[in-house]
Amino acid sequence: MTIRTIGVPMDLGADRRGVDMGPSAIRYAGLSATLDDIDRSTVDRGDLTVPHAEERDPERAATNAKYLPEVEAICTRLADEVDDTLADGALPLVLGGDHSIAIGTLAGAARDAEIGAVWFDAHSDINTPATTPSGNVHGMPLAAALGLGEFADTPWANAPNLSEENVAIVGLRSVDDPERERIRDSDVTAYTMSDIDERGVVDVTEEALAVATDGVDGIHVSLDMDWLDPSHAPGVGTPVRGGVTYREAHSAMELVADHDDALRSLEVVEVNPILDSHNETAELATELAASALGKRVL
Ligand SMILES: NC(=[NH2+])NCCC[C@H](N)C(=O)O
Ligand SMILES: [Mn+2]
Ligand SMILES: [Mn+2]
Repeated sequence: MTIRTIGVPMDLGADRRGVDMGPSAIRYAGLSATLDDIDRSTVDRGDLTVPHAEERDPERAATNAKYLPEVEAICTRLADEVDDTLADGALPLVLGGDHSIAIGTLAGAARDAEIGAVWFDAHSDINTPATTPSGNVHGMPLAAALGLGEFADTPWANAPNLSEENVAIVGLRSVDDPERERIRDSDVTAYTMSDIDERGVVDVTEEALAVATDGVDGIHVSLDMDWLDPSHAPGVGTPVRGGVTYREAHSAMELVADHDDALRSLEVVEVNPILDSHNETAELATELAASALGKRVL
């Protein structure tokens, strides 16, 4: 199946500028050659146009959901792109940009199918404008997609055919208090780093994939590069110590590839080249995308 790359140079959902250069850094790291190597035909659709923060009214950055009108415009376009890509029989590979873009990817992937989602992340990204400590929308995409809290009133942000029962978050180690409560009150399945310590990444990821794929047409896999330990992925805006290792990340992505019949869309987000060292986080993002799409040693 053809892979269609969609770049979203978005940083309005995150506090730190620089994550808008993520798609470019990932391409520079050799994404298309790497995917060609594994016999996946790829088409690059280029980047969506994202306004610069400097062109916007600074007032928009002073709310409890910064630049939400811009996030809405971009995610609405991204949802259309993802939906068109799927309608053409291709697999969307979305390159971020900050994690707010998952609102668009999920909405597009869930437009014509029941979907599940596996969320590889240090954070649970399930805040709402009422609970966010930062106002950054990249901390809210799961709540938005699931229509939780204030997002119940913003249909553009919801993924119509995604239910909590089919959402699994893997690798948590930074959860805000209201997020903890929301996860407890929901049917979302969440695995912390302690679960990975105790059970191993293979067991946990297998279970997460089973949760996500149960009874649905396909799954979305969202890979936030801060899922990895900052020693392997220093180029992210919100690093948290104690993440998965290089090897663990590859094992998990190889398990995703084992479910290629279910994989409907893949997204790699939060690569921030200005915080990176010699593009190593973008290179790792490229490698991990390739593992998720079927690259093997032998
Ligand atoms: N996609 C991310 N990197 N999210 C980080 C979120 C951090 C924090 N929980 C917040 O809401 O601001
Ligand atoms: Mn994160
Ligand atoms: Mn995230």
